[in-house]
Amino acid sequence: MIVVTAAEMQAMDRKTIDEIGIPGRVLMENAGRGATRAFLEHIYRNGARPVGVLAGRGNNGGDGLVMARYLARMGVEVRIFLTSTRDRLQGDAAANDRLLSALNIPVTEIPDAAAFAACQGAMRHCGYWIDALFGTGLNSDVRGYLRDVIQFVNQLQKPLLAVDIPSGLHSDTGHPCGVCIQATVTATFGHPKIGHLLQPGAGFCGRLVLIDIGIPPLITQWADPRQRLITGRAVRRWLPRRASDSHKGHTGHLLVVAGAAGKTGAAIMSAQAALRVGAGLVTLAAPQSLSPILEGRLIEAMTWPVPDNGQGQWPSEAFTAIEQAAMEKRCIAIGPGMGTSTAARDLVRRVASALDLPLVIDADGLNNLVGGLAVLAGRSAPTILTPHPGEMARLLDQSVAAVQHDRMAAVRRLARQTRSHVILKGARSLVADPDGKVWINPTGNTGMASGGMGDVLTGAVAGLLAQGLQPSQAAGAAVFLHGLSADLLSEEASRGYLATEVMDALPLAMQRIFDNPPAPPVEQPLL
Ligand SMILES: NC(=O)C1=CN([C@@H]2O[C@H](COP(=O)(O)OP(=O)(O)OC[C@H]3O[C@@H](n4cnc5c(N)ncnc54)[C@H](O)[C@@H]3O)[C@@H](O)[C@H]2O)[C@H](O)CC1
Ligand SMILES: [K+]
Repeated sequence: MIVVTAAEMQAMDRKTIDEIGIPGRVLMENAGRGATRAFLEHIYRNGARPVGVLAGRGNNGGDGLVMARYLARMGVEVRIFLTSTRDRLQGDAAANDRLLSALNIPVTEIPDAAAFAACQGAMRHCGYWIDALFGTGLNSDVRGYLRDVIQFVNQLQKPLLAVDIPSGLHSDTGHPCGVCIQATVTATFGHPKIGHLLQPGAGFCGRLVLIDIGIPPLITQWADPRQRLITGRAVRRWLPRRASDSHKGHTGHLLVVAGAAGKTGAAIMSAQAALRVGAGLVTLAAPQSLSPILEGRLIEAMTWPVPDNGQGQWPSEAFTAIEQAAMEKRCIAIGPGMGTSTAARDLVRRVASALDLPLVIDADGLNNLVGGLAVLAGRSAPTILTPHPGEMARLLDQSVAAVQHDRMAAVRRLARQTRSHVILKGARSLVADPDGKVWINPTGNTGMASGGMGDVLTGAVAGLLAQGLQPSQAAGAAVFLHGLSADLLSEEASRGYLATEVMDALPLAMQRIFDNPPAPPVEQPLL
């Protein structure tokens, strides 16, 4: 599913109006009518109280004026509160205001704090709200009395439909610009925006409904938006089909290079998760003195002991052993639980620069690349990096807060800088390809914030890569399955489930995808 930035949406708007010839007035009428339908279906219950319409001075406000006209025509009592004087309205919004005048539908101007204060009684009397204050035109933090207006409407705690996007929410990052409307339902136009799908934006939107306002598909193709939402149907297309005569030799042999004393669990989970998503064979290479532990826990996966100093740490000359272990393998995963010793760091960098196999690098593998990302730029085989925000911050030499404030920018930057595919983990994980296209993952929940989840994801990514999926599909399908597996578990208990349980539920998540893929968090009513 296509996801857009505010600029991409506005460009499509302009092109539709200027080159296709669908007037902006028609787009606004379609937007207002579609949003009215969503309001009547999901918000409005009865005429006991009037409907408040909070309208700004731009086209978002114009959409709200169209809605007010439709509702009034149906006999619904509306109270329009315009945060501007009517004479300052322009274009399509002004045209719709003139229609309201012609129809004797009153508009209350609240262009300043005093006028707003004088209306608070009338605003309190409204039983439902339509938020048409700001849409994709919001371009800075909300300040002054408009901030108070948003907080006032929020504290009324009435059912509210946000027009296009909750006012105050940044369309491209999903963060509030100082303050943000809390919506029960959001009716958005054309395509979902990034801010609807990233956190905390998704939380401010409530139920997200997509309204078709008539933007032609050829305009969307022309705009070539750089974001997608990963959907269950897409993952179903990406997942490998099993030929009736397939055998483990067909489905790829993965080499996992992982583990060190005290962190054998990470190695075990990565290896087993790969098998859980269908990899044919998995070999785990780890320091030899860990073998009794690993072989005690691993049955289906094979081990490749690397002679060490008896302390369970990577030896300095481990590369030769790994080079041998990598023969006849389809791909390599390196990093989980391997530690950040000099030997481990050197090994990660040698593997990245010298082994021309698809490579998944996670956890300590990433930490061992801090300050040494240049080794990746020269690789010809695909590379998938799977940082959480802390690892991303170290790799980009940024603060975690900076990474989290604009996750799209961070994941794109690392992907472009290293010519790699990058998964930035966290609520609504992101997958970027080297050209800057980004997929947003909608699955997963807060119960995943516990040890080992990343190791399971690494195994899932590598296990799908070993089966021949393209890197972006292996990464996208793995994050979707990983989150879906956790969502299936959270139906029983919202927290306290273990990474190994998520790992063991991966086949169920795959089966769910094949049988009945979960619907995306964006409802698409017909016209
Ligand atoms: N294809 C579509 O998506 C269509 C969208 N429509 C609607 O148009 C808005 C975007 O309208 P726009 O006029 O560009 O801006 P807004 O109405 O979102 O903003 C109003 C106004 O506010 C000013 N402003 C911006 N930031 C601030 C701030 N921090 N404080 C105060 N004022 C601010 C800015 O100057 C804007 O002019 C889109 O969301 C849809 O709802 C069309 O109606 C139909 C097609
Ligand atoms: K809005």
